[in-house]
Amino acid sequence: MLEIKDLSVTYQSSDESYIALQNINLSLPSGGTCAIIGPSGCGKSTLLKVLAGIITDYEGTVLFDGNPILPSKQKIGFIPQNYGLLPWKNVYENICLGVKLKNRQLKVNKSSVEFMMRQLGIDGLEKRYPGELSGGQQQRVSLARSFLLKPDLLLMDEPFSALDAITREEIQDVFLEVWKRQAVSTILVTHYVEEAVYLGQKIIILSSHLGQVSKIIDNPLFGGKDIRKDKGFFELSLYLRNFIKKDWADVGE
Ligand SMILES: Nc1ncnc2c1ncn2[C@@H]1O[C@H](COP(=O)(O)OP(=O)(O)OP(=O)(O)O)[C@@H](O)[C@H]1O
Repeated sequence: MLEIKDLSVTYQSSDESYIALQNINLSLPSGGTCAIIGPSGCGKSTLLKVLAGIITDYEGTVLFDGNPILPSKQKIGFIPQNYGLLPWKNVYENICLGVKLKNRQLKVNKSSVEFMMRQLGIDGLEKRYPGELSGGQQQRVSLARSFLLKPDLLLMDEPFSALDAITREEIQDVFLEVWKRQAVSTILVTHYVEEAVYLGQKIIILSSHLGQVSKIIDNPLFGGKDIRKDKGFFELSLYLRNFIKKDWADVGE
């Protein structure tokens, strides 16, 4: 269980301070997914950086299974917007990188890598370099690297936003298939309402006002079969879009 209590982050510069997150309270059961939607600059990346252990100077508590969140204690997978692949390493080496960074002594099991590559549909590409892959293929490599690590917590910062609509839907399906097998606690930031409804067991809408939570929804459609074709999918997406339009426009009134 991930528990965030009264989390506030203030950035300090020489002559001013800026509150990026204020009194955020969230809880996510282990093995769940949570999609976060928020306007630009509302603090989404700041929240992921706290969870990844990159920002440690914050107020409040962040506990994972009752312990303070620390990259040295938990395995945290992080997929940044640009996939985070090293251009000078081939696909196979990039996939092994997460495990290697966590434990330099550990020998990566070749058959596990091959299994993961098959699951993600990138078998046969092991010798290629990131520059020789499509965006969708790079995203699959990045997912393979994170899932191979078997993380306690997977963080994804707008992971599919650079992909065209069809590829994005394909990769969302691939993600869900692998996720179902591992049931990794996952938090993803997205700008797409439909992506949040498709991938988020919980959907969190952040306000543009001082990095606060505007709404938390337990998504009744999550995990259903073919939910994109469901009337409820369309209705929930429309409801969220209308809520966001009003909520984000209300700031400053
Ligand atoms: N190092 C920093 N020093 C000062 N202010 C910062 C720093 N990093 C971020 N901020 C400010 O904190 C706020 C939240 O930033 P953050 O990157 O978390 O937003 P975001 O919701 O991820 O935005 P986007 O959707 O545009 O990526 C922004 O107003 C940003 O300008």
